[in-house]
Order: sequence, then C-alpha cells, then structure tokens
Amino acid sequence: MNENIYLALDFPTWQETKAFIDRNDFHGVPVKVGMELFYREGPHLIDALKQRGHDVLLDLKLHDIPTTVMKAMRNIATLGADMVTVHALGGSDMIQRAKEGLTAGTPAGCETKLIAVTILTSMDEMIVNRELKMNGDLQQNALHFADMAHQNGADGVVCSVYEAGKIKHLCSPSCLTVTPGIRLHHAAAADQKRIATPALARNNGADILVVGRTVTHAGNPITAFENVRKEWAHGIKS
Ligand SMILES: O=c1ccn([C@@H]2O[C@H](COP(=O)(O)O)[C@@H](O)[C@H]2O)c(=O)[nH]1
Repeated sequence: MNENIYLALDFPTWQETKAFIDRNDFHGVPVKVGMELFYREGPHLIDALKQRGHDVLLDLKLHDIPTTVMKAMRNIATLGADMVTVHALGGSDMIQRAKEGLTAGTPAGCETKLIAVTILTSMDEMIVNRELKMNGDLQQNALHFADMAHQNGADGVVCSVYEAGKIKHLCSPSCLTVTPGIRLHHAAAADQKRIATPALARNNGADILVVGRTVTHAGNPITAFENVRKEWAHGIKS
C-alpha cells in the first residue's frame, strides 16, 4: 500500500536496515535511501528493496557540472528507483541534463522521476541570509528554485511543508512536493529547522512525506508510524 509516506532508511548497513524493517513489519512501505546507506551498500541495494516490494526514493542530491550529472543520471536510471534527487542550486542547465541522462538510461516500461531539492529543511533565515548571504526571503528563494527546476524538466521538488502549497500553486498541481522535516508532536527537531507535523503537511497540500527519526528513533516505531499515517490521512481530531 503506497500512502506517499516514505520512510528514511538512514542506517549504516543493509543488515541493520533489514533488521529494522523486519522487526517492525515495515514490509512494502515506500522508503527513502540516502547517502549513508547507498555509499555503504551500493547500487544492488535498490534492487534488493524493489524485490522486497518497496517503492524507492533515491536521495543522492546530485550537484555537479551538467555533463557529470547527466552521465551519472544515465547510470542511476538503470537502477530502477522511482524517484531520484538533485540540488536545484546546480542551475537550469544541470537540471535539463539530469533529465536528459535519466531519460536516456531508463529501461523501456520504467520511470524514474526527477526531484530537485530547493532549500534544505535544515536551513533557516539565519543560515540562508547571514551565512550564505542569499538575498531575500527564504520562502521566496525556495519558490524561485522550485519554479526554475520545474521549468527545466524536474517532475517535483523537495521543500518544507511551509512551501508545499505555494509551490504547487506557482508551478503546477502536477509538480510533486516531497516534504522532509516531519515531526510528531514533542519529537526532537535535532538538526532540522523547518519542521512540521503530518497534519500540517496534509493541510498545506504536500504530496509526499519523508519520515525519518520521528519513527526510526521512536521508542515504538510501529506506533509512531501509525500516528504519522493517521495524521496524514485524517488530520488531528480536536
Ligand atoms: O531538505 C531536505 C532534504 C532531504 N532531507 C532528508 O530527509 C530525511 C529526514 O530525516 P529526519 O530524521 O526525519 O530528520 C534525511 O534522510 C535527510 O537527508 C531532509 O531532511 N531535508
């Protein structure tokens, strides 16, 4: 069952990942694979997860010169992930070439969607304006990156819950909004800055939730995941 809730498999090894999935009966749940696990286990991991019935968001956040990204994407396309990420900060040419590589490498009958990261949810105005010296409002910058990525071939964007509805309004209802930084009430933000509950994500019109530590570090991951599902499906009953 795909409810568009992707569980972030931020574990060091496949052995630990598999043990977590099996222990909590998260079989067939859509998953996000990031750098930590992918750099340890390599490309065969994607096939292993697909064989076990998981939809896979491969979150490698490519950001390099356009030719390098195009060639990397041509290889990534053969892995069979459902979505793959690049940084929008790479610019319009990089995004176009990423799409070109993805299209060229994708086997017939398969599809891997290209998703562009706008502004990381671990960043706030302090970082964006004062450290990175980006001008203007964080949200306006995120919307601009989303629009640029969409116009250059991205199928969707990674953004915080706070930008999701606005991005869909600006770009297109078909532009997928993938939202990390999800926390259940009272869960620690840790290194995230723009966090939100599943209920707010629902209210703000996000398409896809990425849930990591609010489930994986919970005392009871099954209950935590169930609570995410309930809020995402029904909001919070007052
Ligand atoms: O802007 C972004 C882009 C990607 N991520 C990734 O999502 C998960 C979130 O993990 P939590 O434990 O729920 O904080 C993680 O894998 C990040 O690499 C993001 O958080 N923000």
